[in-house]
Amino acid sequence: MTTPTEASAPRLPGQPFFHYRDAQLWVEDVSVSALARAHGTPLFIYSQGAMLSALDAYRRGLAGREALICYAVKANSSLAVLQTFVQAGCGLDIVSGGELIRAVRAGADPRRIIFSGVGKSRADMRLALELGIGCFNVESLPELDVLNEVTSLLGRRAPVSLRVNPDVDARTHPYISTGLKDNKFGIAHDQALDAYRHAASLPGLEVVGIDCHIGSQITEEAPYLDAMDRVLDLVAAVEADGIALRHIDFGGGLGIDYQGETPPAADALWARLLQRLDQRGFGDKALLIEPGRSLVGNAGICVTESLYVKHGAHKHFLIVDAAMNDLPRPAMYEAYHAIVPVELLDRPSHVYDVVGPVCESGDWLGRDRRLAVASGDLLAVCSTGAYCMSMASNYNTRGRAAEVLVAGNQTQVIRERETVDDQLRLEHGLAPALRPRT
Ligand SMILES: Cc1ncc(COP(=O)(O)O)c(C=O)c1O
Ligand SMILES: N[C@@H](CCCC[NH3+])C(=O)O
Repeated sequence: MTTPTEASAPRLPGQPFFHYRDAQLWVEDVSVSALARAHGTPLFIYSQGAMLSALDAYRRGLAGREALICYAVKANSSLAVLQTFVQAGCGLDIVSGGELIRAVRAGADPRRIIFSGVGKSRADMRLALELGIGCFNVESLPELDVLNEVTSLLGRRAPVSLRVNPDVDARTHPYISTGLKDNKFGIAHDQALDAYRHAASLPGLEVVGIDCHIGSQITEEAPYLDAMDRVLDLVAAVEADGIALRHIDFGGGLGIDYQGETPPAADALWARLLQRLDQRGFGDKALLIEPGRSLVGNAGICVTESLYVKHGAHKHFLIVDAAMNDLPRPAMYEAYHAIVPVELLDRPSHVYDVVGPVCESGDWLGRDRRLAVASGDLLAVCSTGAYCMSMASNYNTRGRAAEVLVAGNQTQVIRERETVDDQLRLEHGLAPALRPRT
């Protein structure tokens, strides 16, 4: 059997951290098949180098400014991933009490954590206040009142920023667009000034900033510039009303290359946005941003073994051991992830629907993919560092995958494979009184 060379290698997002060497896929200086043999599949493998390189692009773009990059925990919440960003100097953006506890366990300074989200509970607010959180991004008038109540019970003041909804089309998938007036997020642009007046009148709140986040997987510069203009209009109006704003938070949302998309690089985007900020006279404001996907999305792959090659009457199916519970994005958003062989082998190629073992027709990972594979071969599902493991479930009582982090030639298991016992740990069998009589 001949072995094709890199010349015939498929397109691979995440280069140069993921690359072919001698017709084998490598993550930094570690062979993917060696990791899969050691830890089994499905297996998420992350490149720490890719994460830090993505972070550097933001740092270059924001150099010389008072700016805090708050990594959006929801994109990939693994402790070791959070620690990577925290130890590199980032703050964190969280949306729940659970994420707050994770963030603190990862060693984040609570003052560098911002709390976003439309539905913060009183308990989550209390915990965040007790820990001394940096800022609450408040998303509605009733939330302002509840936060004020919670602060008065604790005898503290809460630093708040209002998340405004600028009604800008991020031109992304409708499920991940958040800045349109029909979306549940943020305070409508034309209600924002009144909301600021109300916030400033509440004794338990200290107004410190303004926030917006218009959506995710944004691949153009224009929606950011539009949102910035709309937010700066509000900053001017709020400050003219006598309410000072120390910072502007521009959210996250920058897209990545899944299928040949060409989003602006973070440094180029920020050079443009800062230019606009300066032109409009707000260059002295402190900045916060909340990137998630663009820091981790192309820093991860999910390695899966092909179980069966099934030649159906009308279609070829490749049944693999990863599924929608591990990789929910195709089922949820019809999202595309490149799927590539871990070893470039000379096999007959077919056009396959790549599907998982879960009992749902929606359990597909890729459609109409030409692949040269046989059962037992390993495949890598690319661009799976963001919104995959953090959205994984136990559907069909499937344990969540293991995760490995690679840095150069060093590797570490950062999450063990979940067992059935792990899943059953919180369940209780039927008590005698509830057992049906036969
Ligand atoms: C409030 C908020 N901040 C930040 C993010 C991170 O977005 P992304 O991963 O697209 O950068 C999200 C998710 O879209 C979000 O809802
Ligand atoms: N889960 C979405 C992104 C949601 C962003 C959260 N506001 C995705 O996988 O693309």
